[in-house]
Amino acid sequence: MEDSRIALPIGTTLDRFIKKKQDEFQYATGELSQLLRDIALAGKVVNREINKAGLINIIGPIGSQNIQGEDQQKLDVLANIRFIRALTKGGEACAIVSEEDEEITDLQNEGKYVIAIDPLDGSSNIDVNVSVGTIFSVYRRFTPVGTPITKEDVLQKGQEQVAAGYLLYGSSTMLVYTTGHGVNGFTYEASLGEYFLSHPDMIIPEDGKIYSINEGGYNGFEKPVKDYVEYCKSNSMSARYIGSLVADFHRNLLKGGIYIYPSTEASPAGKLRLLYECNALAFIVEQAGGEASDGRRRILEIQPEEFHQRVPLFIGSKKMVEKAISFYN
Ligand SMILES: O=P(O)(O)OC[C@H]1O[C@](O)(COP(=O)(O)O)[C@@H](O)[C@@H]1O
Ligand SMILES: [Mg+2]
Ligand SMILES: [Mg+2]
Repeated sequence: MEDSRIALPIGTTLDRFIKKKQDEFQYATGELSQLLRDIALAGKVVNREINKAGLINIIGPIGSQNIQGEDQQKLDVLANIRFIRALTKGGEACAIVSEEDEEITDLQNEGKYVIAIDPLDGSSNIDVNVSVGTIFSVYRRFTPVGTPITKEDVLQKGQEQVAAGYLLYGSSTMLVYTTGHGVNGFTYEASLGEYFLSHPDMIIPEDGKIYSINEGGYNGFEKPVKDYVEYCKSNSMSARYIGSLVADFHRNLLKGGIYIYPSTEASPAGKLRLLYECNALAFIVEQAGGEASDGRRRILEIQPEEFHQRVPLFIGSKKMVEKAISFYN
């Protein structure tokens, strides 16, 4: 498949951009394009709800826990409902694995795409008006369309993704995604109800001066991670930690930097989930020229075993990730 990457001007609407990119690929059927539109639409609805969360009583816990044993926030559940509804109505997705649902949602339709989604990332920041996000990965199903979804359809290596992206609900709302032909960012203009191309062909700086890790867990870090944190300090780097993966990742994508959620005593496998957090951001960062590792393996080559499997994450500027994981040698 030829990759032409014709640059479209800033201000191009998402719809026009998707259409244009689809036309560039002879074999494109439009289904993936429609799926991206469905996700963008659900993002608009969730964005509107986040903006008035404090007024419509959707902040705070809902009183139940998800499969990870985390207290579900009302917005976790609401965002989950919104994305599942948009994907169900759209008909391009055949199955969804979500952070908020223990099992796969098999949509039993003719769709050919499997979605892994973190409907609301940065839940601990919802109530305090700090940026949060949504993270998604798209795979083609293995098994024939119309047959029951299998675990294998969902437990695919990150390198099999056909698309991945995130929504960032921050000082402005953005959609950033890749289909394996570069990374593009769109800013949402709520008064027009449209996403506009604002960050074409995003490239992460090869090196940076920002390290992002929750140092509160320092005592439980492995020695290589402690050594890297000391290395950052002795090289007068800046510490930045928002506590919303999408927001910390996005900053580093623009400015250069590294985000680390290591293995800790509390969570020996780390905290972040391979299927709907790490794989998507690893695909994006590699498409933007960066790197993503669990300290020893390339994230995109890890074979998932479980839907909600956790892995340590080292992600960001190429030179910084290489330096960080070199402490494991
Ligand atoms: O509070 P900690 O342990 O530093 O964890 C913060 C990390 O956990 C997360 O909130 C996990 O994601 P969810 O909010 O989707 O569960 C990340 O966004 C964030 O980077
Ligand atoms: Mg998350
Ligand atoms: Mg979440």
